Amino acid sequence: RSWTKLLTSVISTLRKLASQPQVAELFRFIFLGTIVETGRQVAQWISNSARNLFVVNAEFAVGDFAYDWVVHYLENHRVWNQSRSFKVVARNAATRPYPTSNLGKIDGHPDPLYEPSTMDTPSLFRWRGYWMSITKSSAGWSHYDSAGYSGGYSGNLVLSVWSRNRHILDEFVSAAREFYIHSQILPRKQFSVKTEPSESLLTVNFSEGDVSYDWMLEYFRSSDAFKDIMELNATTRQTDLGWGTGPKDANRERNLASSGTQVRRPKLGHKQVLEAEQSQLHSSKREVLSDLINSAKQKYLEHGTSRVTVHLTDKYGNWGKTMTKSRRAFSTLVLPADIKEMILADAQEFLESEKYYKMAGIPHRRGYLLHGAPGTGKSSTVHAIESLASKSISYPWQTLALTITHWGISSVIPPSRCILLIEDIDCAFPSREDPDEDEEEDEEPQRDRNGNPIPRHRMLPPKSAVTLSGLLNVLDSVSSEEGRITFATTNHIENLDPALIRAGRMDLKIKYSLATTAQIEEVFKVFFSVSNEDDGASRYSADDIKRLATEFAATVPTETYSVAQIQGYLLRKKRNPFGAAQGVPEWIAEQEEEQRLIVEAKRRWREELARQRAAQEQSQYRYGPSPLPDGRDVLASEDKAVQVEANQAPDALPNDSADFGSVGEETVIPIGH
Ligand SMILES: Nc1ncnc2c1ncn2[C@@H]1O[C@H](COP(=O)(O)OP(=O)(O)OP(=O)(O)O)[C@@H](O)[C@H]1O
Repeated sequence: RSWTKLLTSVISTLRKLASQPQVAELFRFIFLGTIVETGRQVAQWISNSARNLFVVNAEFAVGDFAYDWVVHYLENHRVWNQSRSFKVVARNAATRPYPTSNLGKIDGHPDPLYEPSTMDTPSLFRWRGYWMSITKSSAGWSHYDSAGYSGGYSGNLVLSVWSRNRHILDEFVSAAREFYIHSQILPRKQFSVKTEPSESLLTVNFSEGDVSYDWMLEYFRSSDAFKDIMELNATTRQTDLGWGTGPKDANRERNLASSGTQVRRPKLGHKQVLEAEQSQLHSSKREVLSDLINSAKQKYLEHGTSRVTVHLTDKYGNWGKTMTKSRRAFSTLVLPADIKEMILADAQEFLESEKYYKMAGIPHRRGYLLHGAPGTGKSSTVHAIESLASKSISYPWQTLALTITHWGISSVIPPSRCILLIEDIDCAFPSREDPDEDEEEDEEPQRDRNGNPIPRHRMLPPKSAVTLSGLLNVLDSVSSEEGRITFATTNHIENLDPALIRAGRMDLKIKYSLATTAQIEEVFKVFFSVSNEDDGASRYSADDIKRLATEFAATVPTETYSVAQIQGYLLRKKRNPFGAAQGVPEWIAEQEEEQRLIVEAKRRWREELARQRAAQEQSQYRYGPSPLPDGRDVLASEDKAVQVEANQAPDALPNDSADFGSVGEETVIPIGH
C-alpha cells in the first residue's frame, strides 16, 4: 500500500512539471537529439562500411623506401599543386638524377625540392581513372633530407584509393617504384649508408693499402669526377703512375678519403649515378660499380706498365717510404739460358696457381735465394720478376723492399700479394769487427768505474737490431697465406743460417756466376743494339755487332768478370763497338792491376788487425778482465741473437768477392740464436 502511494505522488508531481512549457521543450529537445545522433552514427557506420568496401587505404612511413617512391612520384606528378604550405629542401638534392633537373645540370648547384608540410585536408587527384586522396598528418622531414635528425619520423602519408579493387594500390605503388628506379635516384641516406635497411644500395669499400684503392684514386684523379670538390687531402705519397707528364706529377694526389659526405656524380656514361664517399663507392646498380672498377683497373694497368712501385720499411718497421722505378724487361737480363727459363717458368707458374695453393691448404708463397758474386744480375732478376708480377692479369702484386737497417724488423708485416725483397740478407747480421772501427784502436782506451780499460768491442752498441728470429717472423708472418714472393740476395750464402734458407722459406736457391763466354757475347749484342738505336742513327749493321760480339767474347776470359764489370767497360765505349772489341787486352791489364792493389790492401789490413788484436790481448793480460760493478759480463747481458764471438776472424772486406779471386780463407761467422 505504501508503494502505491509513493508512485501516485511521483506521477502527480511529473504532471504538474509537464504542464509548465519550458520543461516540455527540454524533453522534446533531448528526444530529437537522441534521434539525430543515432541517425548520424548509423550514417557513419554506413559510410565506413561503404568506405571499407569501396576505398583502399595505405599508410607510408617516413624513413621507408616505399615512402620515398610515393613522394617522389607525387612530386613529379604535381599532385600537391593546391597545397599552400611547403617544405623546400636542397641539401641532399645532389642525389637527384640528371634527367629531372635542368638547373642542377647547368650550374652545378642542387635543385630545390618541394614537399607539402602538412595536408590535413586530403589532396584529391585522379590516377588512371581512379580517384585517390592523400593526407599527411603532421610535418615530416622531406624525402631528400637526412632522416634521423629530430623530427625525422613523423608525418606518415596516408593514401586512399577510391576503388573496390586492391590491385589499383599495388599498381600505383609499383608505378611509383618504377618511376623512382628510372629516375636513377640513389636511395636516401639513413644515419649512415652502412645501416641502409635494404639491399638496394650497394657499397664497395677500398682500403688504402690495397692496390684497388690506387686504381680508384688514379681513375678519379684522371677523370673530372671530382673536379668541383672543394675539400681535398694533399698527400706526398708518390704513386705508381706518372699520370700525364711524369712521375713527379703523382706527388699531388686527391685522396678518396677527402671528406665524409662528399657526394658527386662522376660521369660514367649517360645515366649512371654513383656516389663516392671516403674510401667507398655507392650505387644502386651493381653493373655501375663493376663497370667503374673494371675500367679503373684497365686504365691503371695500361698507364702503369712502365713503372713499379716499391715500398720501403721505415725505422719503425712500417711500410713508409714509397718510390717508383722503371720496370725491367726480362729480355734485357743476360743469364745462362736454362737459368733464365727456369726462373721465369717457376715464377709464372707460382703466380698463376694461387687457387691450387688455396685448395691444397699450402700457404701461397715462394722464396728465391739468389746468391753469387756481386754484379752478376741478382737484383736485376728481381726487378724483372717484379714487372712480371705487377702486370699479373689476375691481380697486380706490389713490391716491398725490406730495408735491413739498424732497426728491429719483427714488427714488419708484409701485406698480401707482395714481392718482398731483402737485398744482401747476410748483411743483416754483421760482424762488429770491421776495418773502420779498428782504425780507431790506437786511441786511449775508455775505462770503467774501476779504472780498467773497456775492450772496444764491448763499448760498441750492436750494429744491427735485426735478429734471426725477427727475420724469420717476417718471413713466416700470417699474411703470407695470401701470397708472397720473397727474394733474398746475398754474396755469401755460406754465412746464412740454415733455418733462414730451408725449403719453405727459400724454395729455390739460384747461383749466379761470373759471365760465361755466351753471356759476354750476349751482353755485347744487347748493349750495342741499344746504343746503336737510342739516338736514331744506326752506325753499324747487325752483322757487324754479331761478328764483333763473338770476337769480344773470345778475348774476355770466361767466368772471370761479372756482367756489371763488362757493362762498365762497354759503357766507356758506348758508341764504338770496334774500339770495345779491340780494347780488351788493355782493359784486362787494368783490371788485373786493380785486383793486385786490392789484394795488397787486404793483406795489409789483415796484418794490421792481427797486430791490434795482439795489443788488445796484451792489455787484457795486463789489466785483467773488466767486470761490471755487479760482476756480470757485459756480453752476457746483450742480445744473444746478434752475438758474434769475440775471437772470430773478421768479416770479409766489403769488396771481397770472387771477382778478385780467393783472398785468404773464407770465414763463416756463426749466428747465435
Ligand atoms: N745478368 C745480367 N744481365 C743484365 N744486366 C746485368 C746482369 N748482371 C748485372 N747486370 C747489370 O749490372 C748492374 C748491377 O747488377 P745487379 O745489381 O743486378 O747485380 P747483383 O748481382 O744484384 O749485385 P750485388 O750482389 O752487388 O747486389 C745492373 O746495372 C745490371 O744492369
